[in-house]
Amino acid sequence: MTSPSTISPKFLSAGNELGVVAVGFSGGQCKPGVDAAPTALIQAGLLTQLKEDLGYTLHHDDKVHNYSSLMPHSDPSYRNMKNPLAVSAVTQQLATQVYEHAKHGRLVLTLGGDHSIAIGTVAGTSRAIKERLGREIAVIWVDAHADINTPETSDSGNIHGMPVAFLTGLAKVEKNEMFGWLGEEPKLSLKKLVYIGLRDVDKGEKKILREHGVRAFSMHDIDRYGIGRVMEMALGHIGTDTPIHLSFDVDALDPQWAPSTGTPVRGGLTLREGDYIAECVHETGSLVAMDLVEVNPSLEAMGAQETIRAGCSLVRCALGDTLL
Ligand SMILES: NC(=[NH2+])NCCC[C@H](N)C(=O)O
Ligand SMILES: [Mn+2]
Ligand SMILES: [Mn+2]
Repeated sequence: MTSPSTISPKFLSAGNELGVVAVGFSGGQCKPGVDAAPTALIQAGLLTQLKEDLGYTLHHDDKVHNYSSLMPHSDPSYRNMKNPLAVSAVTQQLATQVYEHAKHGRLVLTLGGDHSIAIGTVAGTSRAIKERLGREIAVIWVDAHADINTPETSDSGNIHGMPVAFLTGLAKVEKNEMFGWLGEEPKLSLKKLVYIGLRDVDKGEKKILREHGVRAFSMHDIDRYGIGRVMEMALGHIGTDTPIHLSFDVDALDPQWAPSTGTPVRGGLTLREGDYIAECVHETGSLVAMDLVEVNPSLEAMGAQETIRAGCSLVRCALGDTLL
């Protein structure tokens, strides 16, 4: 089908090494089913394609982690957060898993799970890249939502709407088991964060984005400039010398392409626009990690296969699949 990419990665060890972490976790929101996404994506052939078509050497424990041993007996809401102990424990463990791959210079692919897991993946990448290369990472957050609520600004209390606030230090952390493991030092600078695809941003989140001057490309910007120009501007903001973590929420795509997701919002990206974003990030040669989250195969019986196919396509594009 395709041959291995000709782009040589700038911040990874030689040899097309790919670390894969499959995270069957849904505690960052209230709808069951998003935990089944890794199995569905793998059964659809994603990992085989990455190996056989794109030429990656896979490092995968062949497990879908559900972290059941970490689940607390009781996990009452705290500061308005739902399941805080579970999300904190799972993301702490996940941070270590991602770190272990990234410190060996592997590209890390994490299959979620809901978007709260990015607390763990970005923390893991950030630490490994800092230790290995002495660099800060940039994050490209492709999403209908900004996921930058603090526990105090969130209406829902769902932690999948808060990961960016925890990673950037906007949400205050407490004891170890309440995200204190993240430490005082932010894992991500607000200056190195770029959003693409926003169209459902809460009032408190808009205030945060404005006050901190966060670089964000909404669907309005994509309509105005086109996805080509938006990607030039987004990557221009990051610069050519920064490792990139791509966190892709499948709900960035329009429900026409990805209906099986917990918080769909109309007026989103076409599948081609999503793939194009992923292709452009691949072309930078700076990609060090990718998350694919919020695929929920149990919603929309009809649309589940479409959503899974779309998810597989996004990952393949970010990892170097080309049209010709
Ligand atoms: N990762 C997601 N799908 N997040 C949706 C968040 C929705 C809403 N802003 C909230 O905080 O609850
Ligand atoms: Mn979203
Ligand atoms: Mn999200």
